[in-house]
Amino acid sequence: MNGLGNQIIVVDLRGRGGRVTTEAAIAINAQPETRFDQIMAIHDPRTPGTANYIEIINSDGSRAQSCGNGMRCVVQALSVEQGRQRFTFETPAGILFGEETGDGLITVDMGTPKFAWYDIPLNEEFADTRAIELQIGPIDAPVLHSPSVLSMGNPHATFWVKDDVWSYALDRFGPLLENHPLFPERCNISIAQVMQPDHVVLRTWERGAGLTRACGTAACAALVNGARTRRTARKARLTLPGGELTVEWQPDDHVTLTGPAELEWRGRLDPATGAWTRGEAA
Ligand SMILES: N[C@@H](CCC[C@H](N)C(=O)O)C(=O)O
Repeated sequence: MNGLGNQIIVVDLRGRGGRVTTEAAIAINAQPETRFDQIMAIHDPRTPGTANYIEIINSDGSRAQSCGNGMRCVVQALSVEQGRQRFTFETPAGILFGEETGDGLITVDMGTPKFAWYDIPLNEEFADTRAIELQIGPIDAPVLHSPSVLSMGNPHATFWVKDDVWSYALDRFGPLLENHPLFPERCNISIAQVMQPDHVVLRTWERGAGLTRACGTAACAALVNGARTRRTARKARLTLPGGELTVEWQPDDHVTLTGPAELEWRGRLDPATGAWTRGEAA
């Protein structure tokens, strides 16, 4: 599937058990036809009678706590299977809710942001995470500095720029910032330009996946960081390389993410080895 061009493999492990091993994830990603940004593995509920557990695996085999575009793909897949629109899931980031809204769009409640340095987490104490001391770039080139940082279940840094987001070599800075010693669990790195208080242009280097066409949690992080630094309203349209998402920081502190999800094709996958066969196209 894809969520705005974010390549997602939804793996159904309900009633089967097992898990997608790190080796299998790396093997799947090494094959051009099954290259992905995240695998979303749907498991049986961890406690009988509760919600299905969703495991999230990045293309480098690492595990992530949250994935907004992937959650929309899971909602879309289950909604086609079950003919209903509302779902509750357990994820490493907590309980999340998703709903197909009937116009080809899906809204996911991505939970609440966390701003404390130890929750993100950072390796150094910062009293205010709206603009932390961090700078990268040579003196004579566009410099990225003072990002706003937060956790949407996973760590995000939003660098605010006044000029075109495409004028920054995110492919070069991304891996350096992702692995900066300030971030003990690495970090998702975004560059954001505010066009209007309700419109932001965003590019993201994803932790564990690199440059992607869209990152849902990065869009949530950018909107919340924008609102708490008075750059944006609490609801905005975000233009990403893959298309548009709408994010709203609700009065109850929950962040909702709305956008499309698309089935590309189905197949059979051995989660232990990564061997797969392609079935029908959508
Ligand atoms: N594509 C995602 C984010 C996936 C997880 C991220 N790479 C991490 O390791 O935190 C999204 O749509 O949110």
